[in-house]
Amino acid sequence: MLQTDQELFEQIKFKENPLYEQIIQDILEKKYSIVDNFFDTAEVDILRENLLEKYEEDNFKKAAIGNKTSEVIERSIRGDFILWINEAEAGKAEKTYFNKINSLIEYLNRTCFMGILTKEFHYALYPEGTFYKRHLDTFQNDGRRKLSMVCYLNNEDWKPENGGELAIYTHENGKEEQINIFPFPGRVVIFESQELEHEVKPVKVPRLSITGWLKTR
Ligand SMILES: O=C(O)CCC(=O)C(=O)O
Ligand SMILES: [Fe+2]
Repeated sequence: MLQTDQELFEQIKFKENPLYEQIIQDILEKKYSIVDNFFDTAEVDILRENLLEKYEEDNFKKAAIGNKTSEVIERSIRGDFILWINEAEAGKAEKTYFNKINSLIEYLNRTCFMGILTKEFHYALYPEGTFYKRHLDTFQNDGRRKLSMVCYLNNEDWKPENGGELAIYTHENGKEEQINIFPFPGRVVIFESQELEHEVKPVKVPRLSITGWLKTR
């Protein structure tokens, strides 16, 4: 088959990435992957400052359930406040964030033909006492959501007694298993949006994150 110079160049440029390979292997094996230090402390600090600044400016909204045309705010289901991030208007910290996400998407599309064409991300803040009850992300009526991705922006001294675990429910030989994941700073959790039910356990101190979805067309 004839290849254009561009295609040949793309092939030469391509390098196997052990971290991304690990993510792919995890998702194939168990439908989720936990990556510590996906973002370093400096990146987390600046994203957290951004989040808090926007939160204090009152830009966040109570998160709703349902899709964009039929949203209901239901505090008994979820109590977080969110702010959607527009990539076109991303500041310096958010640009660094999207560069990393885009590089992962490119890798997934190239090596697994995942067909990720769009994405959506929002900041989230769970005030003390809030939670997000067990759900599937397709609850949002969006079948295009392929992978859910949560990145935690809490302080370095986030303690287990702060609560706020992400509980993921998996099935092993027909038996349900609950995996509890602490929202440690810089940690990223990626999971199959259509497959895994999950919940955010009640938090005892404000819990900060960026949550997003990688979507097919
Ligand atoms: O913050 C988390 O750990 C998960 C959030 C979540 O499930 C969602 O926003 O749909
Ligand atoms: Fe979710």
